[in-house]
Order: sequence, then C-alpha cells, then structure tokens
Amino acid sequence: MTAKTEDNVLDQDSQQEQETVTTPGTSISTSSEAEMETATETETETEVGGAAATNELSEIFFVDNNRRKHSIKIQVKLCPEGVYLRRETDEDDHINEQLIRIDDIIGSRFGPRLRKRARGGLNSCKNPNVQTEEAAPEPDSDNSAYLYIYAYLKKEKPLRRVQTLRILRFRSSHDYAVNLHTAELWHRTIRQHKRGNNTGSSSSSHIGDSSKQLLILLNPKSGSGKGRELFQKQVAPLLTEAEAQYDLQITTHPQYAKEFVRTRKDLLERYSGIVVASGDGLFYEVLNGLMERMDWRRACRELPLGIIPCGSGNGLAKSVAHHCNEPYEPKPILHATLTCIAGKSTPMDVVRVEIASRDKHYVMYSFLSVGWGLIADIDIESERLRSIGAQRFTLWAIRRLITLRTYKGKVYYQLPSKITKVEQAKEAKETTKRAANFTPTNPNADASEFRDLPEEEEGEEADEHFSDAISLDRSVYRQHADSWHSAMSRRTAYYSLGGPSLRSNRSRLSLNQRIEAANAEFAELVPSGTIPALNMPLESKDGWICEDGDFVMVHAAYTTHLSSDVFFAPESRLSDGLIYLVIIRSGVSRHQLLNFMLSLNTGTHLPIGDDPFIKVVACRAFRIEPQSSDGILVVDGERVDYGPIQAEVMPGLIKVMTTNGQ
Ligand SMILES: Nc1ncnc2c1ncn2[C@@H]1O[C@H](COP(=O)(O)OP(=O)(O)OP(=O)(O)O)[C@@H](O)[C@H]1O
Repeated sequence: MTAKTEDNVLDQDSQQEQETVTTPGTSISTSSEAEMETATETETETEVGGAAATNELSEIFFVDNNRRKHSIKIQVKLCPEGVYLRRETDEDDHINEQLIRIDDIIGSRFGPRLRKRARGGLNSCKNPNVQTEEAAPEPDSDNSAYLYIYAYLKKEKPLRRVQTLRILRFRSSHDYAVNLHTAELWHRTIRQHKRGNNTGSSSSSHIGDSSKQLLILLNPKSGSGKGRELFQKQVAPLLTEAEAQYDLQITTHPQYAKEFVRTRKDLLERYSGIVVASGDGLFYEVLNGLMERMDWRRACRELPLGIIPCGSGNGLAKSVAHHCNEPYEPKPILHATLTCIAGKSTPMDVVRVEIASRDKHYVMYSFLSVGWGLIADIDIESERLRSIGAQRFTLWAIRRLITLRTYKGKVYYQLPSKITKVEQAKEAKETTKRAANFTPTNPNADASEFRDLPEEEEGEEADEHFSDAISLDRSVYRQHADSWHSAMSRRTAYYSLGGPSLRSNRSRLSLNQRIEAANAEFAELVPSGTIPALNMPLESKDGWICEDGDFVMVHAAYTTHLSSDVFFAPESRLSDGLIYLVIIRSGVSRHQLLNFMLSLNTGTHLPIGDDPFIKVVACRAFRIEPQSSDGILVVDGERVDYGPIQAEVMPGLIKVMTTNGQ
C-alpha cells in the first residue's frame, strides 16, 4: 500500500478500493505494547459538551493482505483534517503517506465484521428509523472489532470521485467489548470532525443533528419512470453509509410535494433539509410550497434544499455540480447524493416572477429560467416527440430554424448598479416608516422572523376569543384567501383565523389585537417585490432600459445550466444577485443561430464583443411585454400563461446543498 500503489489501486475502473488494516493483536504482541503506548501519547483530549472527546487518534496497524508474504506496518492517524495513513517500506526506508480528507469521508460504522458486502445497501425504501429484525453479526473468534470508513476521494484530471473503503480491525484486547469500544471511539471522532468541519460561517450542517431528519421527496414518475429503483440502488446505500436519518416521501400526484412542504406544521422542527429526488419540476414545487408558508423566511434560511437528478431536465443539479467543482457524469445520481450528504450549504438566488394573462394575475418563484421565443418553443413544442428521447430537442431545433418565428414586443431590464442606489434610498425610507409604525409583539425578537404569539391562559378568556373568532372568521379568512400572493399589491397577505399560527398559539391579547398585530408583522414578511406591479409603467428615471421591436428569443437564466447539457449562462454564480438575459433580435442569420444552438453545450454561444443581434445583459429585474396574444412562455422549463411577465431577483434567498459551503 505505498502511495504509488495506493494511487494505482484508487484509480482502478472499479472505482472502489477496499483494504483491511489490523491492529496488532495477540499474535504480534511484541510490537503491540510499545506501539500502543506511542499511540496513547499522541492522543489529545478536548472537552466537548461536557463529555471528553478525543481530538486526535493514532494507532499502528498491519495490512492483512493475503497477496503479500509479510504484514505491512501502517500508522493511521485520525485528526480534524482526515485520516492519515503512513507506511514505512522495508526496502529503502521510503515513507509513503496518504490523506483521506474529512470532507471525502461520508461516514463510518463499527462493530463485528460485516459478513455481507460492506456497501451497506438497503434492499427497499424502508424507513431507516424503524428498527427491523436483522441477524446480528457475530464477533470474530479472535474478538476483533471493525471500523468501516466510507470515503469518495475527489480526484482532478479527470474530475471524479473514487469510492474507497478502509477497514480498520481492532484486536489489541482479548475482550471484544474493549476492541469495540476503541472502534467506537474512532467512529465517534470521525463524526465529531465531520461536524466540526461543517459549522463554518457560510455553511450549515444538515447532517448529524440526530434530532432531525432529511426530508426526501421522490417522484417515481420522473425521467424514464425509474425514480424508485434508482433511489434504492444508488441513493439509499450512500445514505446508510453516511448514517443520514431520512424520511422518504414518494409523491403520488403533481402538487403532492408542494402541498407537503406548504402545509406540514412541523417542517422546521422535524427536518434538517429537503432533498428532491426528481427533475427540476419537483424542485419548483418544493420552492413554491416553501414560499407559501407563513414562516417562509425562516424555512428558506433553515432548510437547505438539495437535488438528486432523477428527471430529464436536471439543470439545477448540473449547476450545483458546476458551482462546487464536482463531477456530474457518468454517475449524476451518485455525485449529487454525495453533495446532499456533505452537510454544507450555499445561498442561492430565487427569482420572483409575476405573470398577467387575461383575467389571471399571479406570482411564482423560480430558480432556473424564464423563456420567450426560440428555446421556449423548442422545449414545449417538442413534447409531442417525447417518445424519441433527448433527440426531440435537436429535431425540433432544426425545424424551428427552418421556419423561424419572430415575436413583437417590448423588453425592459434594470441593471444592478443603477438600481442599487435608487433601491437603497427607497429601502431606507421604507425602513424608517416601518420602524415608526410597527410595534413588535416581542421587542427582543429578530424582526426578520415570523414570530408566534404568546401563550394564552386557559379559561373564560378563551371562550371570549372563540365567540370573536366566529364573528370575524369569514371576512378575514376570505381576505386572506383572495389576496394571498396577489400580484397587484405589495401588502396583501392577511393574518388568517384559519391559519396554522392562530390555531396553534393562544394569546392573552384580545382577538382583534392579535389580528392587528399579526397583520402588521405579516405585511412586512410576505415575500413582496420591489419593482412596480405589472400593470404599472416602468420609468427610465428608475434605471429601466427598454428594447422595442421583433425578437427571435428572450431567455433569462440565473443558474449556469438550463439542463445537464445546456451551459447557458457560464458567468452565473449561485448567489450573485444577477439574471442573465439573452436577447436575440430579428434579423439574425440562420447560420449565426445555428452556431448559437450548437455551442450551447460548451457555453461558447454568446458573442464576445458587441453583436447587433445577440446580446447578454446581466440585470436584476426584467419585464417582457409580448404584443401578440399567442405564444409560449416558460418558467423553469414549464409552460405558463402567455402575457406580460416580469421577474426580479431575490439574492441568496434559499440555501442549496453543496460540498464546499461557499
Ligand atoms: N407521482 C407523480 N405522478 C405524476 N406526476 C408527478 C408525480 N409526482 C410529481 N409529479 C409531477 O411531475 C412533473 C415532472 O417532474 P420532474 O420535473 O421532477 O421530472 P422530469 O422527468 O424531469 O420532468 P420533465 O420531463 O418535465 O423535465 C412535476 O411537475 C410534478 O408536479
């Protein structure tokens, strides 16, 4: 196991290395005592939460390898950086070292030798929290205890993750319990180092908090309809290795995921994060479900979202992999699962989209794109060729290029630098006004959070509130229902008597006071836009730039990839607060368009200098006003009502699971 051979082994196509190293046991007792003493000397003790926790462990092991004639001595050191393996060769006293970084270790398990394959795979989507009866593995006859360390080493050139299993065998004592105790100490120390590594300022750990679970929402119909099978084979084993506690919810119909996250009262108390195992469509549902919660701000802040690409779109999964410099192909599900269990998260922009068509007027929250024209047409119209797979896009693109359409209308956009000053002044004014009018229920509480009302005393007062509630219920509730998320008003959400907060919290205040207080707070807390409503004009004095005429396409993106092979906005960053608006004007040649389409997968489709027909604008908000009444508009790849549409970025509003937390 020299560094050279180690690398060679790690690079094998099987992408799995498994090696057992063993502690000196009774059979090698001569060296055992001395080395154990050395190991003890290198240990340092730190006090964590009242219990003594070992910060660094060191032990001498021997490789128990049948291919070799004699054992190889290896020093294994566990420290906050990871696991160091240090081997001294007999031949030339050459020292070989390997570090398995703590970030690359996803978990470990200890106990007797695993009789089955040590991948820890599950056979079904069973709830990991429910104990099932399994035959308990017996200790070896020599009373060895084992520690299985599961790691996925990150390698560059080519970028990949190499599955690695290190098995440490502890047999210094005749007593299995003592060996087990040592293995457990190593296991605990690995967990502790992983946790320590995940509590940086820009990241939050969603793994390891034993009181909470990951919520996993799986769409069994996504992609080729094999979501469930893919989960069992590729995702569940990794979750087991990472000891991730999770609640698997399999969606039964469209909107299931949205309703689940929207209505689940204990969402924040029960879950540490939400993982979507599906395409971008289900992620869109989850995002919009979260945004419709009363505690949306807290939910966005406290619940990192992850995506495991089991669908056909997968733009977000590819964008996240690109952001963290993680591999995507050839095993996107495995790589994305590793990202979701890395325990880190990064802020990501959300875009508030407002749509008006005929009598409808509504708001939705988007994370990928808004499209009008060429790409939107290809996306939606090629649906009829779904049966031929991804080829449908190429075929329909050729067709659209031959019969090129143009759309008349206006496109407005607002650049970030201009708006900053205007908005800052506006925001400062608003804040002063709010501060003057608003008396918080709890003056010590964080004003940006939704706060529950104080506990109420039982008794007569409660009855009084109940009669008040009956008399007020209908009007207030109707207002809430009608106005919730109405796009016309900035402050249109009302505290609902039927809402979860009032039902679950009781107050000493009179009901009227409570409604008033809650509405005052809630008005501040509804996710509102800062740009004029869709039916209001956009003024150039506010920094709005207007382009009028015929367009082949206007497509806005806020992540790098629209799908796993469309590298649409290479400059985009997860939380840069920017929308990349690509505008293609009528008059562009078919040849130029063909080049544009062919270069989309490499991200080289955008002109380097000024181009009269194709341009990209990094803005913070935009509006499209189509002149015709027919056409296709897409938000995150899904068709929406056709008509005026506007969008503005809400920088870093949510958190997505990443491997680097940056
Ligand atoms: N159990 C279900 N049965 C049918 N549809 C579902 C189910 N669960 C979720 N959906 C819907 O399926 C749609 C597509 O899901 P998703 O985007 O995750 O997969 P996809 O295969 O990538 O889809 P697409 O091909 O549209 O990109 C979502 O809009 C979601 O509302």
